[in-house]
Parts: sequence; C-alpha cells; structure tokens
Amino acid sequence: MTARFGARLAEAVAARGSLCAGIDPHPGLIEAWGLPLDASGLERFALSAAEALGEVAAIVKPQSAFFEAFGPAGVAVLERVVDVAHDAGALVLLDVKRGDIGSTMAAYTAAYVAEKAAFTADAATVSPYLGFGALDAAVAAAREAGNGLFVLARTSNPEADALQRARLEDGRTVAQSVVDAAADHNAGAEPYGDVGVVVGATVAPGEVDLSRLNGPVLAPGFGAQGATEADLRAVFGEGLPGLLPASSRDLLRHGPDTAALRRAAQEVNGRLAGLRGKGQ
Ligand SMILES: O=C(O)c1cc(=O)[nH]c(=O)n1[C@@H]1O[C@H](COP(=O)(O)O)[C@@H](O)[C@H]1O
Repeated sequence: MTARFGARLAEAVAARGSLCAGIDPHPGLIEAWGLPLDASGLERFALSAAEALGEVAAIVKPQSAFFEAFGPAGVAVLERVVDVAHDAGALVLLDVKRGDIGSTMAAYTAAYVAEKAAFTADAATVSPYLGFGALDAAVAAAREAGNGLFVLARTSNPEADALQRARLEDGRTVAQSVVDAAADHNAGAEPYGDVGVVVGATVAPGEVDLSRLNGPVLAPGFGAQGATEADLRAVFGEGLPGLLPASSRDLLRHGPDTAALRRAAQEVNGRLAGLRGKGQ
C-alpha cells in the first residue's frame, strides 16, 4: 500500500529540503526563455522546468491556470509535467484551487486526488470558501488514495485581508477556523497528517495559530511577492514541521539553463535549512 501523503512528504523534505518549487509558465517567462508563445513553447518550458526542479526539490507545484490558458493542448502538457516531475523524483502538488458544493467537489476529487484520479498528482490545492464541510468527502477520498490536500486559509494576496481576517461569532478569524478544521483531520497522525493549509509568507506575524495543525503548511509569497527568509522566520518561527516555502517566478527566471535552475533551487533550499526543525 502507498504510504500516506504526510509521511511521503516528510521523507522527501528530509532528503531534499523544504522548498516547494513552483512551475508557473507565465507568458513573459516563456518569451524570456526565447520560446514561442504557443503550446510548443509551453511544453518546452514546462517539461524542462519539471525535469530540472523535479531532480532537486522535494515537491513541485505546477499552476494549472497557466496550462489551461493554452486550452486542451496546455492541459495535456500539464499531465506530462506531473509524470516528468515524478520520474525526476519529486512529489507533485497540483495548484488548481478547486472548491464547490460537495457533489461537484466529488468530481474534482476524481480528477485530482482520489484513487485512480485522472491526474496522478500527490496533492492539490482547494478552496474552503464554500464551507470547509464541502471538502470533507475530498479529504476522505484523498486520504483513502494516500494523497493530500492544501486548503487555502490565509492567502498571500492583499485583497484577501478583509475576508480572511474577519471574525466569526466565536471570535476566531475566518482563516483560523480553516486551520482549526484542517487540524481536526490531522489529529494523531505521525509525523503529520495529510491536510495542509496555505498561509502566505506575506501575512502579519501572529495572525494564524498553527500550533495544533499537525500538517504541512504551504507558504507562497516568498521571492517574487516580496517575502524573505526573515519574514518566514517572523511568521512561522523556526522548526515548524511541514513548512513548505513556495517560490515560482523567482526560481524560473534562472532558466532556460537547466543547470542554473537546479542551482537556484538548491541554493534556496540551503538557505531554508535553518528554518527546519531537527530531524526534518
Ligand atoms: O495556493 C497557492 O499556491 C497560492 C496561494 C497564495 O496565497 N498565494 C499564491 O501566490 N499562491 C500561488 O503561489 C504561486 C506564487 O508565485 P510567485 O509569486 O511567482 O512565487 C502562484 O502559483 C500562486 O497562484
């Protein structure tokens, strides 16, 4: 039986470091790599990024929107990116940010994280803003298949502040209620559970209490959106198990030279090593 996602992730981070390498084929980056802005350029960009970053990062995160923008041909490239990154030895987090009523969510689950899912990713990003309970069946199906989910809690973009920092009747913020619901799913799992949360590296320190989460934390906003290692330290402290700082543009700008891409990811991983706890 395949090991649980949380266990596989912990093992991969121990071996390779905590960086989550984003594969976001922005049109400007495809052109900067000297490639045509069509499905063939997308394919060369994304497959070489998947191969190079997949060799050195514990987990890679292709952002589906940039593939969907090229239509069915782009989605076919995304499918190959997942396979190439797996073959290179990385786990794959598909960044699709899906969220819908429970019955529709079941179909997204079948696409991304259930047993025999159409895409063979290890985890996917999901939105809880139709109610965390609407994700319950997805959590169960992902777990059954040995896969994981990352639930948006406190995102890195400034437009999210008003909604995610709003207070519920019980005094908790909306973002904290998402973290707490994820924590309930992870209770008792070792080294940690399969339900991660997304908390931007750009948020104010102390806003979200992750002490009970017992799950992975995807921290985008590191790099191109301005957050630094000092911000990661201030927001998440040191030694938070499962912290995955995520960077896309700031890594990809080192291409198309694949050796330079690999070096950039390794260099970031080296700098992040101090944030990891002992034995992680
Ligand atoms: O879920 C995400 O990955 C995500 C959540 C969030 O709060 N903020 C955020 O930037 N992201 C994604 O993380 C990546 C950030 O890219 P860079 O700013 O280029 O590092 C993009 O793929 C975003 O869609």
